[in-house]
Amino acid sequence: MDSPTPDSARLRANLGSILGRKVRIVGKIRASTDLEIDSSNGVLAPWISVRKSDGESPESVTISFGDQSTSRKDTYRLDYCYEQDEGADQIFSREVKPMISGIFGGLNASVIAYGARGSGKTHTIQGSDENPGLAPLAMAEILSTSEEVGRLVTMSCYEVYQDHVYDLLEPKEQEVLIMEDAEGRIQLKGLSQASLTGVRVNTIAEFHKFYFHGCTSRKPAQKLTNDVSHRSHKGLIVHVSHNNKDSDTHLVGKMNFVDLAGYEDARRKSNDGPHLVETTRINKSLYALQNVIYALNTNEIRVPYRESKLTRMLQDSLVGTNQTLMITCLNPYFCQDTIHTVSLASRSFQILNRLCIDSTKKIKTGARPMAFCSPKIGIPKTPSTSVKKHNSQWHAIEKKTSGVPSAMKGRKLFDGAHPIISSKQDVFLLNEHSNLELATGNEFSATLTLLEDNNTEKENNSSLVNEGQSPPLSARLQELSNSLKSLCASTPLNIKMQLEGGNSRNSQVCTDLAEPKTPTVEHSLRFNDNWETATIGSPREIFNMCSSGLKNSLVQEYVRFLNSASKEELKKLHGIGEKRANYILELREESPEPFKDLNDLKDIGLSAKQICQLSLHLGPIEDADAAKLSWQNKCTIDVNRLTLRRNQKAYMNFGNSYRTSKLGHL
Ligand SMILES: Nc1ncnc2c1ncn2[C@@H]1O[C@H](COP(=O)(O)OP(=O)(O)OP(=O)(O)O)[C@@H](O)[C@H]1O
Repeated sequence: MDSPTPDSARLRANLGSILGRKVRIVGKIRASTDLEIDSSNGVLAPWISVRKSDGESPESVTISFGDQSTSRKDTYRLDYCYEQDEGADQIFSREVKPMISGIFGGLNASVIAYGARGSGKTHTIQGSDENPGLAPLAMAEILSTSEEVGRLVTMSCYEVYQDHVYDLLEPKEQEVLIMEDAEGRIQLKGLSQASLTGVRVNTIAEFHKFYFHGCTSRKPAQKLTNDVSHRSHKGLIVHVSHNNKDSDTHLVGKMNFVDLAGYEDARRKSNDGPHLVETTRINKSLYALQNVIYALNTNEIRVPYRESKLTRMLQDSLVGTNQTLMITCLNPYFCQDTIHTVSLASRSFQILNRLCIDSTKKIKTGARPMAFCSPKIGIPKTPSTSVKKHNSQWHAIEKKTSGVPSAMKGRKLFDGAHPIISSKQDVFLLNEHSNLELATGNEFSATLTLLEDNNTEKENNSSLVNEGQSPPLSARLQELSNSLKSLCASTPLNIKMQLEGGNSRNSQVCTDLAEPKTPTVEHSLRFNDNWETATIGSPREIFNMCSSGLKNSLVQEYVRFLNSASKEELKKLHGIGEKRANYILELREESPEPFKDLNDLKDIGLSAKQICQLSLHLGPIEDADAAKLSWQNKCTIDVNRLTLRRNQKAYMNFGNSYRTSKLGHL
């Protein structure tokens, strides 16, 4: 994989916020440990493959896992993925360093390490003496910049254990209280140095002393519970502030580093008793964080910060234009939990792509823009009811999807919400259709077009899963199809179902759609005896359709007039004098209907130009008005307008009664 330059990384880092996605999501494959290398006997089969995404999002990468239990190969998309041989220094220079200037410019930043247990989160954030992690590297940079510009740097360390926050620098039994001031800033009462007067960090050595001591010492919560296992989220806050402590605007910016507790499937047998409670609470807070990231990336109006203490603490760093980087750490060898964490991370990444794809597809297909699902349905809510339930929900998604897991939820067939589509491959082009044509006599026809998947890259399509209560789309489509058929059979109006023949793909309602696209109902109107079917779309299309319908009607009226009018009536027409009128009568003697269309007028000596002018007179209404139609043509237009209105009215009446009587129960 090509290494991007720092500049391009900065560009990429800003790309999300420019296009609406606030949290950048990258992966990091942990390097193999000595133990793993030794136990592998030199055979280390790569389990994760990373390839650059193409198409609409060339900056992103696609991750796939060599699933050992099945031949299935799921793919997940992230902004980028750092491989095993890429260390914290590379992540720092490409991702974190560009964020630091923002802190001195008044922004907050957050770097969050997320992943399964043992996936290298602590190593990435904290590192070791030989290989410093992102936090020490950032601190060195912050210290050197603050020296140049004269800023004060302070730090705080905390842990979140079972949704309780404890200070790590000055361990005490009291919890840290999370409060919000009038300006929306989060105040952490009881957290040492959080209120800008804290531990002054002058040197990186001092930082190491505080940080490593804070992160490795016996935790207050651990002392309280006497719990040996003790898995918790650990956070570091680096505050950059003005030297002038009297100033109200003392704080300039802050940077958060969060080493999340590892995700672990709570259903694992080893999880019993207190471990199950611990795992459950950890997973609950991880889901809460994912909900927040998802909501941020989807620009949801309500971001569920209050679902966990951690998200509440980070609230003022995640909002607005603040910068957030989520590093999804990946176990380099088979680990089901890693797949799960990547699938969750990837879901929040997909949002931007959905947005972009949807807007382009809108142009191509005329489909309505997608409305994004609420994360409360797309992403599991806080697993307050049961983590097991959430897990099974998610595993179910993994089983059902053949590609990128997507935000999915059950929808009513005709509701306003649109499905979320997880990637370009998952976008359904909506041009194949099955037509159910209903005709009532010769009054009108209504075409219900059900759109089906026309994806050219079908192997990558996700089967979007209906997680809600409503039945799957295929069932609803089938139901609709059956209802229309029964309507067809039972209607007293002699409505007949007409399935378009010829193309077998068109001849049936597609019931195996992977994911719903709200079916579009296309209406067809017919005008006068020479039925012409046109599709109604935008107001402009409706107008054009009406105009073209009128034009054809006028042409037909004109030729019918030529075929039947008396000599005197013919002579009143523009361009027809005594000679032409006689000639028309002669032609009519030879054939009762000598004129079928405008081209036949050549037979009576009208030049192409004259016919063209005539057709202009018979053109769309504005053309006709502009050309000051002759009295006869105006009369004809009036007649046709009346016909059009009558047809439209009949159509509306039918539509209303049809909807009320037959579609209501759908
Ligand atoms: N880049 C690396 N190079 C070598 N060893 C690594 C690297 N990253 C992680 N390790 C080793 O992998 C093991 C797990 O790493 P780490 O503790 O960082 O994982 P974690 O995700 O924080 O685990 P947990 O979820 O239990 O907190 C450790 O022994 C660590 O030393």
